[in-house]
Amino acid sequence: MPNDKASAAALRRALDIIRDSKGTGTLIFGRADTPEDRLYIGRQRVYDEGRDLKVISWHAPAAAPFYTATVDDPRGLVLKRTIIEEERRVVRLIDEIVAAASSDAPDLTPSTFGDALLAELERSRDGAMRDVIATIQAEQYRIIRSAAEGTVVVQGGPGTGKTVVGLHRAAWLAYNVESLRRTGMLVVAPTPNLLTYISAVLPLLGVSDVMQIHLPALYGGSAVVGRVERWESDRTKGDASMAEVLRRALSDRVDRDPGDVTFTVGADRITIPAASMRDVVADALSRDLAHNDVRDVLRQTLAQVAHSSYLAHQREMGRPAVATASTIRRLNTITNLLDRVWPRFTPEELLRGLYGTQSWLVSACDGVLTVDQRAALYRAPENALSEERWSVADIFCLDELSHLLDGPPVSYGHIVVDEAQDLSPMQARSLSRRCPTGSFTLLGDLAQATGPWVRDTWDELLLHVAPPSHIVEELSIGYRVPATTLDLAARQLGYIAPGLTAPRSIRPGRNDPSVRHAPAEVLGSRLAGLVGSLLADSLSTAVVVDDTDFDRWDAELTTLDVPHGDGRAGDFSSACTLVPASLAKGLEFDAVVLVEPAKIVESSPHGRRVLYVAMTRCTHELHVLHTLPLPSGFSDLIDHPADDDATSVVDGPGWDPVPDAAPPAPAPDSDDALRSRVMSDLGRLSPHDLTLVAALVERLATPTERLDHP
Ligand SMILES: Nc1ncnc2c1ncn2[C@@H]1O[C@H](COP(=O)(O)OP(=O)(O)OP(=O)(O)O)[C@@H](O)[C@H]1O
Repeated sequence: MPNDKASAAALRRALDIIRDSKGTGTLIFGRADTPEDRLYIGRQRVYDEGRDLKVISWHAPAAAPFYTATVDDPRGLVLKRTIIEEERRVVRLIDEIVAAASSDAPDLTPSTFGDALLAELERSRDGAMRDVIATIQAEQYRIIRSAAEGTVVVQGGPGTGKTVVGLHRAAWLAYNVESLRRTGMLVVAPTPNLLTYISAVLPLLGVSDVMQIHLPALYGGSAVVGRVERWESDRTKGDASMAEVLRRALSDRVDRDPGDVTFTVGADRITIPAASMRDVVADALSRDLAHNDVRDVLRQTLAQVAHSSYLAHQREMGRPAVATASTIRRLNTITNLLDRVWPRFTPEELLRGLYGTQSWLVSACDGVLTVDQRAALYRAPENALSEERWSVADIFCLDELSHLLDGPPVSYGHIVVDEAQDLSPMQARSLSRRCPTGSFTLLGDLAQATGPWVRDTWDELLLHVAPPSHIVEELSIGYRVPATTLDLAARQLGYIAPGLTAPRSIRPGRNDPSVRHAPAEVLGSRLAGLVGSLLADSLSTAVVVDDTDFDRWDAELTTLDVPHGDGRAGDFSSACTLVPASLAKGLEFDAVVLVEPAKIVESSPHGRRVLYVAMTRCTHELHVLHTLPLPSGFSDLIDHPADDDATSVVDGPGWDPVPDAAPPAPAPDSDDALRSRVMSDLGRLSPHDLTLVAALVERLATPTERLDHP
């Protein structure tokens, strides 16, 4: 059971949301009419006083037409209406399908398909992912509802909704698959940052019993993560051959031929001959049990053999046998013998010993790893003990050892894994052990793999996850990144994953991306000015910098009086967050300012992939600030390094030069304007709908409303 800080924080956050959301949240968000029937769709079922079902829950099969109907294929619906509520007030009604036959909406012109989605996408981001139950799209809905058996891989470009699909699928399965309530479900995010970002969604969906953790927390041991190692070490430790190395390392610690064993009982010296000892150890080795469990069995067997030898000895000497088998089992000699023949280890003890002992490494790695790979494992003993820190790759070696030493971990009926493209084979094995049925949802984008494990297909990873069957589903529509920004980012795809196509963005975006040069001495002030104007536009903003520059920018932003959260520490509570490029994955902000893309490209073997990820984090605006020459993919941009005020602009087809100043944002509705808009929307409701809205308003105003939880 993970007991780390990030998991505890995620749990606390979930509990807060559940507690605070009592009686709030969008109770009803959809309506689907057929000629015969009218269904209201909400977060959960709602009954009236007469126990009549008034609102069905979104995960009920009956809600399917609401999600799958389109103008071209209305699936029997004559009205599909989305009710948008903010802070307990209905602020907008969006009708996407309105048939002439729909008697109560005679004055309405059907709006363009997707208006509800676009309205949802326009909402500002606040550092926490939200649920999207009111606007799930047909291609997403199909994946959310796919069968729990086997593994579903969800491949999709940045912002195609993989994470929301995975989370809604978890909620859907939790509601619809009875057996999963017993066997449990797990959601795994790659980092504490991403866990913090996504952890509100399931509680918002009313799901409180799905465990959410970050990947290294799968291992419940005492090891502290905090070591960053060379690429080669991570790669070697993450490879599946490491499992064989560890198996051998443990096997090397078993003494298969301990020789004659002599012990004393009272005044008698008894010997167990070497051949008997070999048989005892061979019997232990043949058992299909974890190493530390075998030791208990071995203690029994040894005690029996020792007792038999003692009885034979006493018979031979013509003396009475006074010691019982249990007396012999407790003899120090037996414990010492066990420590020599079959020592008990914790995973940390064993791995620490292995890394620090050249001869042991040589024997365990022989024929499995190359000499260089073996050298990457060696850790000088002085680095090993106090203040010990382990790398993430080490954690999965410890997890493998924990399995060999103490047997299988706690398992789950279904596991959802976010950013699965980065999993090492050893991490995949660790997940596989936790879900013996192979029922996984793996969410990822092969183009966004940035660690040591970059793949062209999902096949190799699936070998290690080993599900009984799998399907790969693709998401193709981009919901996050505006089209012109996605076009600019997609230029990187040609370098990193030529086989993949960028998603088709449905987001127009406010502005095209801007690329600005600034001499080194004014880069900071330019950054501060840009961030200031984005914040003045109420855009949540991330400043993404190369990891090695993080501390410098942290200090400089503080000096320049730009309040900002520390994205490295997972603090997303400020309007502006400083984010190291390597931790930007999976996150989302209204605006992103990317500083020195060339540095990001050069910083790691897959720097260009890190850049692609960083460029695809914004929902509205991407700004690039640079002093160094731009990396390829920006080569047709006009650059004026000598000119202080220069603005690099995109010169290719697809968008126009970027103006220096963003156009003013539309003024938010005043309360009065909002009220009159709602009143006018209400005026278009049928009498039946009005009754329902009146009941809804009454219920929202009364905290003790009676909800029937599914
Ligand atoms: N059907 C939808 N309705 C409303 N918003 C949606 C929908 N699908 C996705 N989104 C929004 O699009 C954004 C991107 O979604 P998400 O983070 O799940 O994408 P992703 O594919 O996991 O991205 P990445 O590859 O960067 O990890 C989020 O803000 C999400 O809420």
